Amino acid sequence: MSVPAKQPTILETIYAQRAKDVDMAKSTPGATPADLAALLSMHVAPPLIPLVSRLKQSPSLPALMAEIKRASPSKGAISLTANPAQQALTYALSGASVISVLTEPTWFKGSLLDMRLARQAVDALPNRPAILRKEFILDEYQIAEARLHGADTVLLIVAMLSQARLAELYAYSLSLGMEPLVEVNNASEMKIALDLGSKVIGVNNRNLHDFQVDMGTTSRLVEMVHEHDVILCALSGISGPQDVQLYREQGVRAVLIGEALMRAPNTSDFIRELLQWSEGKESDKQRTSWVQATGITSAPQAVALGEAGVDMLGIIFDTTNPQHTTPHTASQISAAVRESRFSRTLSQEIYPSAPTPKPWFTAQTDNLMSASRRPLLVGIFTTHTLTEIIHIVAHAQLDLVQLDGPSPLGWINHIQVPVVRTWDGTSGDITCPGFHAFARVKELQWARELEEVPGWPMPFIVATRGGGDGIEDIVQGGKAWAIDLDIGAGEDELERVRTIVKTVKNPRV
Ligand SMILES: O=C(O)c1ccccc1NCC(=O)[C@H](O)[C@H](O)COP(=O)(O)O
Repeated sequence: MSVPAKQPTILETIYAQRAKDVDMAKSTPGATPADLAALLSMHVAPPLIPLVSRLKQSPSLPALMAEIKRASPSKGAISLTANPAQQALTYALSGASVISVLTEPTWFKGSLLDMRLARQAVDALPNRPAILRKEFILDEYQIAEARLHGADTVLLIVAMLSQARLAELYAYSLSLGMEPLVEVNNASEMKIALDLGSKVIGVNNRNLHDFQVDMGTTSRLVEMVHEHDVILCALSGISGPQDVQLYREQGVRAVLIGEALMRAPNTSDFIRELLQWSEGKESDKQRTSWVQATGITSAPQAVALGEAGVDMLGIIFDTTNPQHTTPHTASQISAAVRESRFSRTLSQEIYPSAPTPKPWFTAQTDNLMSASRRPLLVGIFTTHTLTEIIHIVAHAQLDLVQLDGPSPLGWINHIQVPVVRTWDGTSGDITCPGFHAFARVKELQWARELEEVPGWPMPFIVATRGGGDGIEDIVQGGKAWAIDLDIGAGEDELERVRTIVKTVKNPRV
């Protein structure tokens, strides 16, 4: 008696079709694997932006990954005639950090052209969203295609790949400069993603074998990433502000939304509602509560300052400065700080208020201040080249870069971490959004004079002179969100820093 064959699930069916599609594409003249390799080696692919830092620079928490989705196997047609360029631009201008474009043609009615048009529509925007190729990726060929057509990242679905294949595709994507979004649906898949070293993990609330959507899927896996430097994203089924709010409270850092956005009668209004943008409160506009200690030269000193309550540790790389540090020592400092970093539990304290439609610098500042692990490491550069900076950031695993010397505005697009720019009071417009995430001034006076946009004081890091004179003045001035102290080598330095931390964090009102 013959046993009836098991019906393939939708994921298996899509996989089989995509495998055939890829084979066909590979034999297309001009688009063979060798052709794509040649194009990649010519560096004709458009410039990338790094997914991790783009998500960290989101103006909202959680960051929005907005999807272009014409149709789906579970819902059929959603918005067949959508214009991907228009949709992408709307998403970008409404604050999306990532634009996910479904490129699968049979069930989702997407294409690489859709993704290319989405990229082109946002390409010239300052701090444009990252472009995600949302696909059923089973071959390096699709990743090469994605890169050449303007993606910054690709989706890798754990449920669809053997562990060995997943590792190969992950490595290949990294080799093209793209940190993938790795999708999981349960604890064992989450373990695989974590073991892989994935930095951006999406939990799909939709089971891709049977279409069931369970919004608790993400919530149940949040705990597993707590000890990892991972951006956790919730994918699928998100339809309103209550879903976003719940994930925000649970510490989810990004939400990927497709159908609800594609069906919204007014996309930008719906995004405002989803993310609970509201009017800025007075309390959002004035603060001084972070302390940066600059001139760190050893690991024990860094750890002690972290324990004293310092939020950012400045490491100087300019060799003409007596307080400078070599990249080698910086990586030792970095290892010690990462080991000792205190991790806050996720609570209202870290996610203090619903995000509001804040202007660029205020939003960057608020996001940084929600970092759950501190102190953060700031590499300070004056004369280094862009290549040297990128190399040192990677080697020493720095969290921020501070540019003290003159540097082209476009560097922010190539440096993988948020950039602080020091302003000398004259050069360029320090309040121009998109070219740096944070502004640092040496004179409180300059900070006092500038607003980011009318009604919003520009948030500055203000450097103090030598012994830290004027701190009370800076704190009371309310325009600085952080003060930057020079650290000396004296024995009583730690005590001095403790006192300053106390003054800054508990100002007299
Ligand atoms: O959406 C589907 O029906 C689907 C079925 C089988 C495999 C994948 C599927 N969707 C891909 C996605 O993961 C979603 O497009 C994405 O997470 C957005 O979901 P939603 O906000 O629910 O549209």
